[in-house]
Amino acid sequence: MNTGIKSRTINAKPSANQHHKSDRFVYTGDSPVKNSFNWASFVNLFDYIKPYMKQILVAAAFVLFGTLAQVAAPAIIAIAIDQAINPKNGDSSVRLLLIYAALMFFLCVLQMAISQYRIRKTNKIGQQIICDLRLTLFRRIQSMSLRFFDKMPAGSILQRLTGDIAALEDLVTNGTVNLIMDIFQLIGVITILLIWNFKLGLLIVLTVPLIFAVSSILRKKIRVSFQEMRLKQAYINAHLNDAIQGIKVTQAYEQEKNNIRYFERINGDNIRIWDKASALNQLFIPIIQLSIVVDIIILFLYGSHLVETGVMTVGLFVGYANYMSNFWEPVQRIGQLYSNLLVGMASSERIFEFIKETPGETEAPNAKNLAPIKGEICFEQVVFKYDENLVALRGIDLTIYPGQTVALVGSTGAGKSTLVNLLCRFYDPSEGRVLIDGTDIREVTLHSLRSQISIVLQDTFIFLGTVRENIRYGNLDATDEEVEQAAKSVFAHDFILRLPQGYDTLLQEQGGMLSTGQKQLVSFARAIIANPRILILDEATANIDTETDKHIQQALNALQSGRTTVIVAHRLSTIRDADQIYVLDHGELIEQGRHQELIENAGTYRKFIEMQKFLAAGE
Ligand SMILES: Nc1ncnc2c1ncn2[C@@H]1O[C@H](COP(=O)(O)OP(=O)(O)OP(=O)(O)O)[C@@H](O)[C@H]1O
Repeated sequence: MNTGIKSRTINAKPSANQHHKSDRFVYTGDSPVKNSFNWASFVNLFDYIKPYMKQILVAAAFVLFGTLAQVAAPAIIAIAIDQAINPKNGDSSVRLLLIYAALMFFLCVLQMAISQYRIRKTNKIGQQIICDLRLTLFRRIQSMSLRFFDKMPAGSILQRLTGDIAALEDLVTNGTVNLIMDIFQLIGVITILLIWNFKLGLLIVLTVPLIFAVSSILRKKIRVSFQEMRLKQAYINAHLNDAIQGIKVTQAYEQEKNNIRYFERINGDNIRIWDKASALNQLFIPIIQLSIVVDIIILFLYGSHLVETGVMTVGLFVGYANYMSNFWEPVQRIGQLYSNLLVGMASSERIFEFIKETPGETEAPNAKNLAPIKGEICFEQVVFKYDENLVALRGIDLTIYPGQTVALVGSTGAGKSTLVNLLCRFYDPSEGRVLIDGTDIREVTLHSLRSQISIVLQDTFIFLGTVRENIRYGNLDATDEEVEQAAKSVFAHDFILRLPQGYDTLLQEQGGMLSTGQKQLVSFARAIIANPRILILDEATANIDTETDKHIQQALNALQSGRTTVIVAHRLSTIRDADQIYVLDHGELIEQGRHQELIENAGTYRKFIEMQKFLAAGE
């Protein structure tokens, strides 16, 4: 399947100024959808329109009445001229004229009322369709595997949720109903023009196929330009996201100017491509205007000849002139809709390819619920590759017994976090099995698995919300008392009470007002409130002051009690107290045992400990 999402590539992209020292890394991974337009992808949109079909049809029925009123108006004027103002017998009738005027007034009011109703109704339907689509996309994102996020930057995802969805908004809001209205109007007008005088009508109508022939040539170019435009916007979003998340590093390395320069470049690219797309789009307008002029010339030359020769009345001649605008209006609108369709096509391809992206590690169709576990973990001949050339784990065999605390140690890139990722089923092993209480975790529902595991990551994530909400994230059913109890058990209660509004203090993005240690304590409370059987801790390597360190140690002890605990360990105290230490090196399990045994073995572990200078600091 062509997912349309190409693997992420980060290039130090040489600009016009090759190898200029200020070139920064440029995200170029999200390439345009190159295949020719796939109607199937656009038809997908109809799945979202279908639930509102009844409402759309009701709106369309109203539109039909409105259009009839609009189409009838020039005919009434023509009849009024021929019967009331300039009748063949020369007897003009004010009474008849007033009747026609009243009829015109009634039709005008009817048309206005219907148009008001239609706009309100269709806007609402359109918004609902967009709302459904956005929700589907968001659901999809929430269920995507980490592999997906490895290759897709946040900015690109945001672009689909915002820009691409907005591009479809206009199309579904007014597009569908307007199209029905315009088709009704065109059929009505063309029928009258042909009935009144077939030859003249045909000459006027013949200009339309000409326009569509020209548009189909422009179509391809416009579509490519709109796609490029969306792509540039994705680059902008990706860069914005990077720039905001990495502002500290940017300022520390004084890269602000470089960042601005790069932003100027992609921002400029975006406006250039917009200019190109809109210039192509604008070409439709003179083409239509030219056609109107041609039609007016036809009417003046041939129409006046028909009036002169008595084939056509003056009323009908005026009728033709009026219908000219009634005829070109819908053609112009269809042209505009066509442009919206082109923008929508580019966006819908990107949205639906995203929706169809295989979610990676999903539940088996017959997945069962993992019963409450004791907490035995077993890795059986586990091999894991991030991609074909990157083997992160090589034949890992280990068993952790219920209630044990084990430490994973090894140099950077050894595979410790990968092991933990497999245990949470963020990724599935390429070979071998991960078992909990003897059950392969691929056979159970993600909910029943993950609800029994808590993970505390090194980079503690604090959500935008109160301290209470951040702790309760571990178990949304927890009461306020349970939240406080959890905070107390990890020694976070005291510092929380010292915050301006205690548990109700609003934490800014990434918990800006909390220290690293405090953020960790909040995440410990979040983990403990979930009451997991298995606890995974990716220990922070950051230096924390001794007072907080003491609290964290106490908190860790509280967290571990009665649970199977797997710690990606960096602190000597943690490693020394572990029931079992697993030493990883380049994805292989090379040693295992207790601290003293491993030291006596005088192998890699001992060297590792010495190298880290842990022994010197701790003994
Ligand atoms: N998302 C990823 N995509 C591709 N490769 C990855 C990914 N995450 C890790 N790797 C690679 O897999 C290998 C093991 O990484 P892992 O994060 O498990 O190491 P680690 O032992 O936890 O290291 P550290 O102590 O530095 O956190 C490394 O070579 C790393 O480059």
